[in-house]
Amino acid sequence: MSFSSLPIIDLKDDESTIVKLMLNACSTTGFFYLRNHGLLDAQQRMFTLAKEFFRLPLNVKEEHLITKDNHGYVRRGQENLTTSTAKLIDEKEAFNIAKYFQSDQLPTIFAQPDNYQFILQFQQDCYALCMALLTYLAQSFQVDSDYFTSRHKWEEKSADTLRLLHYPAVQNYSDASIRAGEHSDYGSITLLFQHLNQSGLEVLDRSTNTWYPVEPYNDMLVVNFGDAFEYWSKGFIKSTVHRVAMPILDTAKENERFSIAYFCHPNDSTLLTPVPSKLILNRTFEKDAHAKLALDHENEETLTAGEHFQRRINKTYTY
Ligand SMILES: O=C(O)CCC(=O)C(=O)O
Ligand SMILES: [Fe+2]
Repeated sequence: MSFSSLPIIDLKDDESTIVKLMLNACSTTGFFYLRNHGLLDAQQRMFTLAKEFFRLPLNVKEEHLITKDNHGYVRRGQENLTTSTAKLIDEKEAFNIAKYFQSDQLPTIFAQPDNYQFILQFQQDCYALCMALLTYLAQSFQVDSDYFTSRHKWEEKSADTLRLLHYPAVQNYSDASIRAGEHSDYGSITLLFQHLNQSGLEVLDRSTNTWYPVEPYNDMLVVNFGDAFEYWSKGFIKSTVHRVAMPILDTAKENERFSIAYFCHPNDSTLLTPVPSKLILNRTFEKDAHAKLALDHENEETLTAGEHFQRRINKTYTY
């Protein structure tokens, strides 16, 4: 398992293989490719809808600006992800769809009945896929198979977000430009759908401080673990730092980028206390520089997933 060739997990493999590979992936790279996930057609339709939306004039997109509940349109410069001291502006725009969205909180093209139904279904399918992965992961950790899913109940509040992202085409940029600043995700797992031929995503090997590309493939999505798992596993699972770099400029090539992320989060009230797994029983959490920056807080009290999420977004958003 290495950052230069990320693990591939095939959902058509047998259970024991998946369980073994998950354990390996989560404790080494924190990122893996997922094959046979069942969302290929839906992913295409979601990209088509996202493109239609982002082509609209800014004033139309701004009709549903992001609100404190993390739902709505994020215009350029509103969310800057870098956790390092250099404050870079993310050259991107996004539309976040919160867990219990209503059609009147959506732009007209998303609110049309068939598109609305489709988005609801896509959100449900992403959630269901995350629950399947969390069930395998519980087996990898040798805890009750519903240990993680019982902390991700659909009917309980959480920060789950379906997010459409657009990185506009660029003709030139400076050293200080970035598409998405380096960060780790805040929740439990993230599904990332990359558009074919639109590179830029990179992962950081924290032990050597080296960045590696995560190329898009048409038949695989990308899965990564977030901060909740780094807490839950006392650092055994890596909430891997990633970013989206600026494209290599080539006048013959289009360089805009679209991506779609489903951020799965534990229910807001879930405590980020270690999993009762013998794999981590005797482990002490030795935080590296990123973990200190992202996970440490003023007092020793255990955070809930909801508190951690709020603390993280308070640092990256300007409303
Ligand atoms: O657009 C991408 O590929 C990654 C986006 C991302 O990492 C994020 O929004 O958390
Ligand atoms: Fe991310």
